[in-house]
Formats: sequence, C-alpha cells, structure tokens
Amino acid sequence: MNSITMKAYAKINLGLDVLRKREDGYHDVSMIMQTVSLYDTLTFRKSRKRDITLKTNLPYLPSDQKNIVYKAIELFKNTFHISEGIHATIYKRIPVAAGLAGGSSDAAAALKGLNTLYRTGLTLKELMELGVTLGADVPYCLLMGTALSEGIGEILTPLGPMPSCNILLVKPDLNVSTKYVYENLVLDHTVPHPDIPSMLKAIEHGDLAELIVTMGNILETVTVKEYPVINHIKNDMINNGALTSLMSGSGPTVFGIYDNPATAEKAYKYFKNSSYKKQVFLTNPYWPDLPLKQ
Ligand SMILES: C[C@](O)(CO)[C@H](O)COP(=O)(O)OP(=O)(O)OC[C@H]1O[C@@H](n2ccc(N)nc2=O)[C@H](O)[C@@H]1O
Ligand SMILES: Nc1ncnc2c1ncn2[C@@H]1O[C@H](COP(=O)(O)OP(=O)(O)OP(=O)(O)O)[C@@H](O)[C@H]1O
Repeated sequence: MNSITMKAYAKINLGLDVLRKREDGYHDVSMIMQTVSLYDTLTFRKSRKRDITLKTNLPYLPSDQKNIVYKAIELFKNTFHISEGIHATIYKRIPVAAGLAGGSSDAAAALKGLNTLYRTGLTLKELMELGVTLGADVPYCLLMGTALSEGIGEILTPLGPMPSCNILLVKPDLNVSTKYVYENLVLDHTVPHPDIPSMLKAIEHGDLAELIVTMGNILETVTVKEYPVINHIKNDMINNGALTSLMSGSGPTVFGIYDNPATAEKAYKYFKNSSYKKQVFLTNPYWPDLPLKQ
C-alpha cells in the first residue's frame, strides 16, 4: 500500500462545562461530544523525497509546520524513525477556527491513517496518548461517536448513542481563538454551569426531549458577550423550528437540533439564503462503522 484516504469528521459539544483552571494553564472540563456527518478528506502518500509536503484547497490555511496535519505526520515519523517522505492533501469542508474541531479531526485522521499505511499497530489508547500532545480534542476525534470527555479532554467514556435527529450548523464569518476564550472565562458563582449528569441520564434514556432541556455551553459566557451575532443566530434557529440551539466548543458555530427532517430542511434553506450561505451545513449525528482496536 502506497497511499491511504481518510475522512475526518467534525464534532459538536452537546454539553460543555469547565470545572477549574489547572496549574499548567489548561482547564478540567466535563463535556458531551458528538461526531456529525460533515467531514474533510485527507490523503497520505509515501514519497521518495525525505520531507513532509502538504497541499490544501484553502489558500489561507498554512501548509507548513503550522498546519496540525504537518505536526501529526512529523510526530508519527519521529515516533517510528521513518525517514521516507510523506505527501498529504487536505480537502477542507469543515469551517476553520469554528469550534468544530476541524484541525483536531484532521490530525486524528493523520495518526489513524499513517498507523494503517505503515502497519505500526498502535491501539486506540496508544494513538490517543500520541494525539493529546497535538491538542486536547484529538483523543476524542480518534474515538468519535457520543462520548463524555473529561480531564483536559483526554479522559473519554463512550456513551449513547444520542437519539437520532438533524443537526444544522451555521458559522458566522468570524474566527474565534480557543485560547482567548478559555483565558477570558470567569469561573465564579455567577456563572451558570450546564447540568452534565442530567444530560448523561437523558442519553441513557434515549430521550431527545429530555436531552435538549439540559444542554448548555459555559463558553458562551465569553464568546457571546464578544459576538452578539451568535445569540441572533441561536434565536433565528429557534424561530425556524429548532428544539434547541447552542454554540459549539469555543465558537462561533451555532448548531440547532431538529426532530423533523422537513423542518430541518426548511431551516437549512432559510440560512442558505442568508448572509451566512457558504457556512451552513445540514448534518446528522455520525458513528464510525468499526471502532478502532482498544
Ligand atoms: C473548546 C474545545 O474544542 C471543546 O471541545 C476544546 O476544549 C479545545 O480543544 P483544542 O482546540 O484541541 O485545544 P488545544 O489546541 O489543546 O488548546 C488550545 C488552548 O485552549 C486552552 N484549553 C484547551 C483545552 C482545555 N481543556 N483547557 C484549556 O484551557 C488552552 O489555553 C490552550 O492553549
Ligand atoms: N488542518 C487544519 N485545519 C484547520 N485549521 C488548522 C489546520 N491546521 C492548522 N490550523 C489552524 O488552527 C486554528 C484552529 O482551527 P480549527 O479549525 O482546528 O479550530 P476549531 O474548530 O475551533 O477547533 P476546536 O473546536 O478543537 O477548538 C486555525 O487558526 C487554523 O489556521
């Protein structure tokens, strides 16, 4: 085998709570994650040259060491002392700096793909241990599906599955830095924490109505204050039939949950005709066919 093609799926946070700031600057979190059906496509090819080369369809995305896929390939090559070069292509559909873990998912696809291409036999746990050195969301992007994410994001418990529904994604035209959002989060008694234990129960019951009333994202307290347009989109989604609507991750993407495909399609068309048109996606919850070897 000389090359491999991988799909890298986006995630949303059905629930996101931050418990405390740690000594190392990171935060302990308690999050409920869900993979959605929007994906980037990546190809990895062995090359005779010794270096790593990258090509993407987005001119503004770095194609050097700054790209997280470059970092993932470098990490893999160093771990297994691979001297041969690797050429990667990335076709991005997941909006960048959106709160959808696009970069983290690309990095996870790189580690998973190279593990298959070079037959290095790393288990899911070993891939996750490598992955967390690239970013806190990378271990989850290796696991995928419905999951509870704790620690900084590396302690994962598979859940679910979440009840079936349609998920509409709308990204306003602004880029949000995850680091900025965490650094500006105030964790005092005035900040309402989402009820993650109740969400876990709702998922266990397979009850969408019970789930949607418990969903929440504490990072909205930072990002929405800075960008009120996020609240406008949330309200617009509710007015267009969403059962609930929330910001994903550190933002700015807003997602809406729909239990009726016709209503979801109508809302999709509404947003497609708005100023956000290029950054509107109608998706579903997604689960990998074959989980990786544990
Ligand atoms: C917001 C989320 O996307 C929700 O899933 C994640 O918590 C962030 O995951 P990520 O983007 O993979 O995060 P990283 O690339 O590792 O970190 C970016 C920055 O976010 C902050 N960060 C991230 C994760 C975490 N548990 N605590 C943090 O404080 C740190 O300041 C870090 O410098
Ligand atoms: N392969 C990649 N895809 C997307 N962004 C990348 C990639 N490599 C590097 N980046 C850079 O990483 C930054 C964050 O992009 P990304 O799309 O991963 O954010 P995100 O969706 O907010 O992630 P998260 O939800 O994990 O916080 C951007 O500034 C982008 O330039």
